[in-house]
Amino acid sequence: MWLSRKDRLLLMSVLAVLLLGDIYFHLWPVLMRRFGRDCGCSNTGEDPNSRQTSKLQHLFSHPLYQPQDPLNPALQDKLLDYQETTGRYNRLAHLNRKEENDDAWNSSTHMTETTYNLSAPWLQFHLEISREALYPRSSKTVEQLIDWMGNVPIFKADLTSDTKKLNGECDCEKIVKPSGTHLKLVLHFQELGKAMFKPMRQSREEETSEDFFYFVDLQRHNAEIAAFHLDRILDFRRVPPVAGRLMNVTSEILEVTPNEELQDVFFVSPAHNVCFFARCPYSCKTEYAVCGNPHMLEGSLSAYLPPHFLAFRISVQNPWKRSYTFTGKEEWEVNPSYCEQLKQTEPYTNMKRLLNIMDLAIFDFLIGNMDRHHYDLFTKFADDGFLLHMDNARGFGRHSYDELTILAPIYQCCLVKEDTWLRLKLLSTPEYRLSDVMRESLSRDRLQTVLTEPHLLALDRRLQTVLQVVEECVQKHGNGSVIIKESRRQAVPTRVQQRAV
Ligand SMILES: Nc1ncnc2c1ncn2[C@@H]1O[C@H](COP(=O)(O)OP(=O)(O)OP(=O)(O)O)[C@@H](O)[C@H]1O
Ligand SMILES: [Mn+2]
Repeated sequence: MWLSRKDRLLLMSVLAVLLLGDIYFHLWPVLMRRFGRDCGCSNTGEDPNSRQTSKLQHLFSHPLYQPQDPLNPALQDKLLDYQETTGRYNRLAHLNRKEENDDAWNSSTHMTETTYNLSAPWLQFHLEISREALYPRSSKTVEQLIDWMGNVPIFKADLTSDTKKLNGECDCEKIVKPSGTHLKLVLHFQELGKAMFKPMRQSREEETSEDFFYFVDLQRHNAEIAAFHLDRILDFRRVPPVAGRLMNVTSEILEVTPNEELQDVFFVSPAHNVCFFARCPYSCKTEYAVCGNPHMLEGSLSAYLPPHFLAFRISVQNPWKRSYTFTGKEEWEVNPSYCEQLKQTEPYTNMKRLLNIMDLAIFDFLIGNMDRHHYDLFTKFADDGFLLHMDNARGFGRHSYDELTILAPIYQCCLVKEDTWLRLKLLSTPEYRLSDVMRESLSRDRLQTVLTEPHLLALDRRLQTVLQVVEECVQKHGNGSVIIKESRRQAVPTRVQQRAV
């Protein structure tokens, strides 16, 4: 049966409309998505769809997070000298290879050679550290380093130097204070890189008991991971990159440690799981051990900072540290003019240092960390540098409770950096909501659900409290003397001096 010319035309038109519809509704969105992803271009906020898909990219392309001027003197002032660093690492790799060859000769065991290459992510990370922060805003290294640590073969596992010191094996008096009461290990990768490993001790859903003192609280691997992401979102960039990883404790720790002391703390539980515990002055019994299932166990890997022989760090007591006793009180808890006195005491006469302490207090309040007894800094930069926000494993213990006294530096001194203040306000808006950008940032980690929803939502609630506390300060003292534009080597005026102006 032949169609009339008119029917043929009608049929063609219907087919053309169907084809166009298919292109428009199916093919076009696929192409848009494909090109949007492949071009690597950042969201500038023009495409509302991509804005919905990545709030984090949207945040990082906000003017407050714009790529910095590479000529900025703080960025140019690097922690390490390229020639000296690569020279020292070359010699170290050479020495390690020699040792490995000797071992292999003596024991005829198979050893992999220490390799060393200039593009290794851990080395790039070290070389990018500047007076401004641990990594530049636009750095690609951090993502690469996290990816690498989550995957790279583990060449050797060992106790950390502070744990060895406790056991009298290492003379590290000037380098680390005695600690090591927790299960933590140093993992060595083939390319000379190192990470500090903290195993999972507590399930994500478990909240720390109200009766626990902060100093006997467990360390949480997910808190280490989440704290790194939060620090980057706040644009502090003072936490060394941390990756989550599912580890095989048998093949990736027990079988690659030459340390007999570490081998000795491994055992197989009645449920046939491989477990290990920490040798330390207290809590070293097997009931405090961590166990694989039967071999696999989650943990956090924190990239090591450059060694002390390349960049010396000092550990400074936190002026708002807590008393590590059941009943003791520190001066900041009883003296209402504590901050005014501190402002006249070195090194807090320098505004930059004091403002850095304010940032640290905000960070600790958001994560709920009461265990900030010390902070570290690179001696090369001293007061012009930043404070390192290391050891965050006691954060994220309780989502249903906010410890207001962690904000004591803020409500006692009534100071905050202008940049920090602007970012906090931005993160409190629905468009850039802190819990949303955190959820997205954490979804990039290898481990799933690093933080449960109640912990993410607690961040939004705590952020509101920080804003409220600062606003109360502004009402009391005025905007100009609370929200401070940062500059180098600025003296801190006391409130009396301010009133005299
Ligand atoms: N990423 C890192 N790079 C270099 N050194 C690190 C790193 N992380 C931790 N350290 C060093 O190891 C020490 C102990 O680490 P951490 O504080 O995380 O463990 P801890 O068991 O909680 O110790 P403490 O009881 O002293 O708080 C730190 O004081 C720091 O000097
Ligand atoms: Mn600690």
